[in-house]
Amino acid sequence: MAHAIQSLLSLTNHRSHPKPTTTFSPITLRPASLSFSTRKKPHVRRISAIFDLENSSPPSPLESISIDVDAVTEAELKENGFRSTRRTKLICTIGPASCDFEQLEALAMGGMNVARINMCHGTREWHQAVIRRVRRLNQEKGYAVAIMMDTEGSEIHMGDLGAASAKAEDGEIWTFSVRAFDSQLPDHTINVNYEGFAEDVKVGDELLVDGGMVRFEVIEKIGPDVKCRCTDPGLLLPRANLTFWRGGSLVRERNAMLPTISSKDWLDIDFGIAEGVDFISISFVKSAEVINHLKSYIAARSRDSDIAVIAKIESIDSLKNLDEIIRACDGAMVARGDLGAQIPLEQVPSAQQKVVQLCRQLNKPVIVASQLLESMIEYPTPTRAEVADVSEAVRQRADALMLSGESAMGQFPDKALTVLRSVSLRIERWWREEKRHEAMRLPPIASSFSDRISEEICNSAAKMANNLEVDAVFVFTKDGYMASLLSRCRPDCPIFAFTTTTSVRRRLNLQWGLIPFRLSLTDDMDSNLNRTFSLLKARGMIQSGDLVIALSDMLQSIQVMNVP
Ligand SMILES: Nc1ncnc2c1ncn2[C@@H]1O[C@H](COP(=O)(O)OP(=O)(O)OP(=O)(O)O)[C@@H](O)[C@H]1O
Ligand SMILES: CC(=O)C(=O)O
Ligand SMILES: [K+]
Ligand SMILES: [Mg+2]
Repeated sequence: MAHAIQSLLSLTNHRSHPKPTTTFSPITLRPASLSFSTRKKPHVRRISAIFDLENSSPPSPLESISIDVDAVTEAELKENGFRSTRRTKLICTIGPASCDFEQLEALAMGGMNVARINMCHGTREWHQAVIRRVRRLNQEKGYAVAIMMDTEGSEIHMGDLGAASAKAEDGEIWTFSVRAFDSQLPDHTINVNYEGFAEDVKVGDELLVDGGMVRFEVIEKIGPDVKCRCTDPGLLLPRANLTFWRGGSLVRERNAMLPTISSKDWLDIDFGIAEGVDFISISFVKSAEVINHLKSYIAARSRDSDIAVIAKIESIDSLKNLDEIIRACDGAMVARGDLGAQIPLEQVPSAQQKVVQLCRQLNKPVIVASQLLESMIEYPTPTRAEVADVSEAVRQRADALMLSGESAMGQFPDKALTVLRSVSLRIERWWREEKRHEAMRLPPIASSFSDRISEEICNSAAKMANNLEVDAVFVFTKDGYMASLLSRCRPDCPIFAFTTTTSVRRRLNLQWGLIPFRLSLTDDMDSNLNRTFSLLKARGMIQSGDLVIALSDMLQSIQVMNVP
């Protein structure tokens, strides 16, 4: 132990001399009880030899192409170094304003980590074309944008309007109808997707479009048609969500009877599996059961079953069963749009904080979504309030922020993404400069002894990284688990995650602070490190003297060293 402490001290001293000498001796810590674990027994070797630059050959051309990293990250690292890399991940919903190859490329260049397609809108052919364009972008231009497919879910919503939008004015009478109109919709008429609608609503009910963006009062029922008077004017958008309220509370018996995954959703899910999307997010989740059901369906259908299931928290039921839902899913989304239509608006911020915290504790990535920069659908600059909202989500250390209409159909998709990026960077930096290490207690979560070891290693590594002010943590991870445990600790420095498979690498895109690389790994940690250093150095992404902590989930090892 005394030796270890001494080594640590000599390491910190090294930091003031950027170029370490070859006499530097790294420390390798090994959990004493590892032999009880199911993992392979580690071979602890001295690895100082690999720091001998004279002896290590320069990377061959073959080697230099054998590491995959996102082109944007690579450029950022080269230009600004480790500290400036963005930790908060960014998701853009793709729609008519962002679906061309050039538009997608602009978003990828602007830092989009995940492209979201919403099956509420557009045809499967349209979405397929988008997915393929993103894949081509990744292949041809070196991005690693992951794809998230969002199901429609079976809530009640309006049909298409035959126009991009329509304006409902105060006092106007509109007809909400369950009739199937063959030709054009009559004036001031809205189609409703739920057949029981006309039977379920009552005269006097309040009808909320999009959670209250526009309000109507039900004044008359005529067969399949429901006549309503507009009481709060506003813009009607195609397929906007509808809720109805009676005596001040939401009428939701009907919604509760609708399945979470509709027959159309199952077809969309088959489509998503066939296209190999990275994430499927499930709208209006009510319980853990549906998540488990979908996960076993995916496991049976998809060869490597590597599609992550994201639970959208946007209903009263999902809040009631929050704990079991978060435990069952692979990640969650605070879908504030619909959530704000189901609970009073003033309760949305505390619900957001609760979901973000719980996800962090249970080690599930969490996305904060909807209306982050709503005004940027129309205007090139955000409101101060929107910037404050984005800052709060970053401060809460959510894994990812999501654009909806701003990138799908707004006038300024790139500008909105730039705002998310710059606000994230600024708040993250402020947080580090002020040394605002939050006091969130992370309860133990591992279910096996082996996972317990990984967890302890990651907790310690994150703490060491902050105390020693290391430049980066490197984690060599087969399935991404150890990378996620590190991300959960939200260390000050970025986490370089090296994994063997492209799909794991894309999935890591959603997690806070992770910079995912694909690299073929061997069981020999020394040679992994050796190759990684030379590959990254050859590409100018790290420099001699950088202080790094390296972890491996193959060996369950932890090492502190300067890059040779
Ligand atoms: N593929 C698409 N085709 C056409 N318009 C789209 C598409 N995707 C999104 N949009 C537009 O962008 C808006 C915002 O997108 P968003 O994904 O938030 O949808 P939403 O209807 O609010 O549903 P959800 O609750 O699932 O988010 C939509 O209301 C729609 O007008
Ligand atoms: C994203 C989404 O589904 C919502 O906010 O309702
Ligand atoms: K949806
Ligand atoms: Mg929603």
